[in-house]
Amino acid sequence: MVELTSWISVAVAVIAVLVAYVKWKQSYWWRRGVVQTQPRLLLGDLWDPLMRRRTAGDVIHSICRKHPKEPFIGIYKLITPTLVVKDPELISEVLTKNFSSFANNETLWPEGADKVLSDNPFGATFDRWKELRLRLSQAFSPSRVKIAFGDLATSADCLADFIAASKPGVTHDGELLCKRFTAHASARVLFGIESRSLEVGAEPGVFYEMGHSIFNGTFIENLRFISILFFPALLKVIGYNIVSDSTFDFFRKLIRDSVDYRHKEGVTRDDFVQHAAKTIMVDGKIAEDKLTKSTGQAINSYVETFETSGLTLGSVLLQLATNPREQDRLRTELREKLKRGQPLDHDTVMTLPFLDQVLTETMRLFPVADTIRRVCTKPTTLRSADGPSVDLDVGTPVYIPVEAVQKDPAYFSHPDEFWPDHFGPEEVESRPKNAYLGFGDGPRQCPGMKYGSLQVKVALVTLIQRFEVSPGDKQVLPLQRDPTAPFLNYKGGMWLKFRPLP
Ligand code: HEM
Repeated sequence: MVELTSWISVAVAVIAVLVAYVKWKQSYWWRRGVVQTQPRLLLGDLWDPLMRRRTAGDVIHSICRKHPKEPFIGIYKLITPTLVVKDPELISEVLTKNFSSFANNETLWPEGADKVLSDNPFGATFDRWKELRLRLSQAFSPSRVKIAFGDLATSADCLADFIAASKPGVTHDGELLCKRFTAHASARVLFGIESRSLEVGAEPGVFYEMGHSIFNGTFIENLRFISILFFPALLKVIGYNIVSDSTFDFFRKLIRDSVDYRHKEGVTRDDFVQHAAKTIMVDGKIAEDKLTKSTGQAINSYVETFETSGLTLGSVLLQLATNPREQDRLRTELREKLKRGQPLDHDTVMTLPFLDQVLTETMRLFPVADTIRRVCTKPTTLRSADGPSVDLDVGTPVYIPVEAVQKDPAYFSHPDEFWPDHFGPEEVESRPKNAYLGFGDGPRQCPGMKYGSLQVKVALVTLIQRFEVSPGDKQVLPLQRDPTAPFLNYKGGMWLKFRPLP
């Protein structure tokens, strides 16, 4: 009996010490004079996003609303102190002006950790990032994007024909439909291949399946991906291979066959395969190690053009479906500015003002990345103009609360509504530049911004001229973000109906 009592006393003492330690860790910001949350013991502030009950953007938005006047707020990922920076001037400091002190994203895929993600600039540390970023920026340079226009316009026509051939009044799964389009467009633009993704009456096809499987795995795979985003250290413990061997082998064979064919037939075309051919052909033969590297890069490009652009297109269509007045305004702009029967061209599509407002407003209300997660890479001080300052140590995660800033009534007249006039000239001039971060900002700003926007805009111009779009019967309204999706998606999915216009 005495022994049991002493064991209980020891256990109580150990628990008391652990609780005291956790409390001390979770008072880090308070001890530095920074306004902080009241985190849950041990679980901190981001437990719900990790459990996929709420999105990180939503949780951080609630925290920011409680502290409207603070330029930054201390929060805790479990017990790790993390700084949320919400003052646009300081956001500019983190993303652009003092980039060298915040050069890395929080989630790093060290070289070799994953045969695909390790070659994506997103997860690379500074030196490798520079090299990978340059390569990707060249592949998606403004001139390459212009060349891609013809392929994108053809794919958009195929999408419209695919919808026109469906049963009248049928409800489409918007995510599937838009990703069928981006699979079709990416196969043409990146590999010069005519895929079957938009073939009427056929399954979405292998290109779609390959792209979709990457970020839409089983519950456990998605949980693993989200866990690593929040707790990158887990990568070392649980490992991660974003694509299965069969997906990797599919793309590897595709590149091998295409390069082989072009080499033998003397075919040239300014696309990814041509670019790959230059690096993997050594003395007239394919070098296997270089082919593996090229395959990783090809998959990265494919994923980015397929996933993010597909979801963004679905998201804009859903906003237009639920806001018929704005849909009519867009159609009026298209009728006024585009000459009937004349083929589209790159410059016209990219300079339609209301189309741009509609895309930007959708990405304000439902950003693909609701939080940008950098990490402090050099000891530095963040100083707000007439408020507090904070010294940051290397390794401290620094979060930019994209959703909270983009829904701040101080910068947007109708923060929770779809209101494209937020991006009309008057409102744009009256707010700081960094109050909108749909593609991020600074040296790590999205390198596919031009390509992604063009891809979405070409499809919108084509569809809105030919169809009236409305929400499908299954659509969950009001629209809410789905916390279980690795990127952007809506609770219950995206459901769309199209009525052909005369
Ligand atoms: C409409 C479609 C797209 C959206 C909404 C989008 C959005 C974003 C956002 C918000 C970021 C974070 C930027 C930051 O941290 O400051 C990002 C980064 C990135 N995006 Fe995109 N993106 C899109 C399309 C693309 C495409 C087509 C590519 C292909 C080139 C691409 C490649 C990347 C890469 C590699 C990064 C990481 C950049 C770095 O860390 O240096 N994205 N994107």
